[in-house]
Amino acid sequence: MNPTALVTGASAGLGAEFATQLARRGHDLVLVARSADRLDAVADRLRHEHGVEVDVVVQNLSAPDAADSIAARLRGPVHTLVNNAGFGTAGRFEEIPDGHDREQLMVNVVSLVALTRALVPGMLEAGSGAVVNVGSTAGFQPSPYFATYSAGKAFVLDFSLALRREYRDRGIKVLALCPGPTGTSFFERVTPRAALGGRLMSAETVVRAGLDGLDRDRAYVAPGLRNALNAHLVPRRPRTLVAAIAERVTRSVLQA
Ligand SMILES: NC(=O)C1=CN([C@@H]2O[C@H](COP(=O)(O)OP(=O)(O)OC[C@H]3O[C@@H](n4cnc5c(N)ncnc54)[C@H](OP(=O)(O)O)[C@@H]3O)[C@@H](O)[C@H]2O)C=CC1
Ligand SMILES: CC(=O)[C@H](N)C(=O)O
Repeated sequence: MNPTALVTGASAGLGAEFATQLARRGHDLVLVARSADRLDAVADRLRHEHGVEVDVVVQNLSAPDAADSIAARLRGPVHTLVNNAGFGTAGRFEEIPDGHDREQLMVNVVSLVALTRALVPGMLEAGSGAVVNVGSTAGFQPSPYFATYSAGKAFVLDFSLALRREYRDRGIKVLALCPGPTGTSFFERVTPRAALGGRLMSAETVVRAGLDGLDRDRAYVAPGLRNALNAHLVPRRPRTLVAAIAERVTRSVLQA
């Protein structure tokens, strides 16, 4: 029997790429997102190209009971959980509609925790498992004009590092994947619309770096030399200075 991987946000971008690379490694899949048609297209392609079993679970992860609802629809144990679904909210804090920030935090943070809580007991019972949480380089420092998004990603990083220590001797690997700007539909979906300059990495490269990191049992991976350097250096600088520099970098969001 193949191990099963559950990937959230598998209808597009990094999630669809995670599903593809995990199928190539021989995982059966459970694909989660809201867009049934896109999930079905990914599922059909992976069944055809890799001969793996793929279940589709259509679920809005901003719903308070999302994790329980997903767990109730699983047909078997999950070996690898990829908490990838997410989106950004950008702009001056008081101008972002309250509901947008709440929805974002429900998807990026609350559902990630709840789904991990729902699936870890099965991994402990099986004696092995893996959790990949998709954070962001935005989580290494406060990011003005992405205030709740970056704070949520800081949570994802710290949560992952803490769980890694709890489970390292109990058969479960935990990795935080912290990409920099990547070529997906992310920047088209940021609400209100925003854009950051700079080169974009490919989803394929980012996911490969993440799965390599998981193989090596790394605590976190920031793919690309510049992102890795930032991840290493930022915590060594005064936090207020880091916030001031980040404000200059992200100010362009207000003009977007
Ligand atoms: N692209 C980038 O530059 C970076 C992205 N990231 C992170 O990577 C992760 C994936 O984003 P990325 O692939 O780039 O973006 P995309 O916009 O391409 O994909 C986002 C995925 O999340 C799903 N999603 C969004 N909202 C919900 C929701 N309410 N319920 C269920 N699923 C949802 C979408 O599916 P659907 O709409 O069908 O529900 C889609 O599958 C996110 O956590 C993001 O923060 C981190 C750093 C950089
Ligand atoms: C959107 C992201 O999370 C990315 N790391 C960025 O800062 O642009």
